[in-house]
Amino acid sequence: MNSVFVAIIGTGMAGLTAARALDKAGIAVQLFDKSRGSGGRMASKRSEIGTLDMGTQYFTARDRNFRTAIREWQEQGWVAEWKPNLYQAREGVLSASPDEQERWVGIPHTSAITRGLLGDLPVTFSCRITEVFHGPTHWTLQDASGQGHGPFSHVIIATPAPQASALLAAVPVLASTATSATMDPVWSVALGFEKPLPTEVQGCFVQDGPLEWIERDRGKPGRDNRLDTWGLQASSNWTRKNLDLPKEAVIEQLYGVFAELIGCTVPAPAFALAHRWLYGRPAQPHEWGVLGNAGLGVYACGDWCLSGRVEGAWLSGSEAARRLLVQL
Ligand SMILES: Cc1cc2nc3c(=O)[nH]c(=O)nc-3n(C[C@H](O)[C@H](O)[C@H](O)COP(=O)(O)OP(=O)(O)OC[C@H]3O[C@@H](n4cnc5c(N)ncnc54)[C@H](O)[C@@H]3O)c2cc1C
Ligand SMILES: NC(=O)C1=CN([C@@H]2O[C@H](COP(=O)(O)OP(=O)(O)OC[C@H]3O[C@@H](n4cnc5c(N)ncnc54)[C@H](O)[C@@H]3O)[C@@H](O)[C@H]2O)CC=C1
Repeated sequence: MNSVFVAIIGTGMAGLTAARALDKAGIAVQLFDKSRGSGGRMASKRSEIGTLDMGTQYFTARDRNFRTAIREWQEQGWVAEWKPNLYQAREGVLSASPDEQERWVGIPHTSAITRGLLGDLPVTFSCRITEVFHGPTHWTLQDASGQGHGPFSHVIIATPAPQASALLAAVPVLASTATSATMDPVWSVALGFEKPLPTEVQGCFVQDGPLEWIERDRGKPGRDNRLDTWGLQASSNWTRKNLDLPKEAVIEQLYGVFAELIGCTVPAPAFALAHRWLYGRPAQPHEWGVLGNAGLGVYACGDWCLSGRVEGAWLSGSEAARRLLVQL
């Protein structure tokens, strides 16, 4: 097989960024994702009160090229700047904590960005890839139902590190590097209140305790404000200790912490939802950019190769595509 045809496993920010860059260069790609839709940790979840962002809620941009990409997304109407009233909580004490940092959100939800990036690229959803084989001349993928996909000239694995290490079995050196990138779990809770809570807080960094970040959907550009919806993210420490707690108990405990912290009367929520991200965030940042074997034509990318943020995923996906293109 001489033609270039690239399989990309994962339709989060890293996989989609690589796919877009290759497509722009005229390279044929085929995306796969185990989920029913695109976005990974940037996917938004449908619920009875509307669409909720249970993963990424905002992101920042420090890299010049990433900032250029954001300007393009802004022109497409996928993102807008978010200027929240920021607070911090330390030892239970809430205080205003304004800053000058530029922060971006997807509109009307985070998933607008990854849906926009996916566009009409060829993708197979609900397809969990379980094995990636290298034959004498090409790559073949196998999914959980035993079906084969291919042949492909190259493969980009754009999944969280633990899933990438399993798929990198054909290249043990890369697999063992991916294995060393441990990822922490994160419990995420959404609470919806009938009446707006009497507080000015729109975002709050929590320095200690079970919660790490609290944010209010109201005030974000393009949001549906039927209920006053809040997002709570637990710290990795608390999540690890409470990994197998039933969702109802997670909601009850984090609601209690939130109600104590937010500094106003908090009624029982009219709506509550919990989501557990097993691979929420890399335990520490790395400077790999991308893992790859150019000779074999296989690359692994994702936030875990860099900063563990949306920007890191974008940079890693861009680098995977760049490395692949220079080898052609
Ligand atoms: C609760 C939470 C809050 C966050 N908040 C922020 C924030 O405020 N700012 C920020 O910058 N970042 C934030 N992040 C981090 C950010 O979401 C990630 O850095 C980024 O989305 C990672 O993108 P990715 O493409 O590397 O991986 P992912 O988004 O995880 O994409 C990987 C994809 O691979 C698919 N996949 C996995 N295994 C397989 C398989 N075997 N076969 C097929 N498909 C597979 C998955 O379904 C998924 O779609 C947050 C993350 C979480 C969980
Ligand atoms: N829960 C999860 O799974 C993940 C959460 N992530 C969070 O996503 C956010 C994105 O990080 P960046 O892009 O660097 O964003 P950022 O610059 O807004 O925040 C980075 C960190 O700096 C601190 N900080 C920033 N601004 C303030 C302020 N005004 N007052 C007090 N403390 C402040 C705070 O500790 C925060 O976590 C951070 O809050 C990460 O902790 C990132 C990845 C995963």
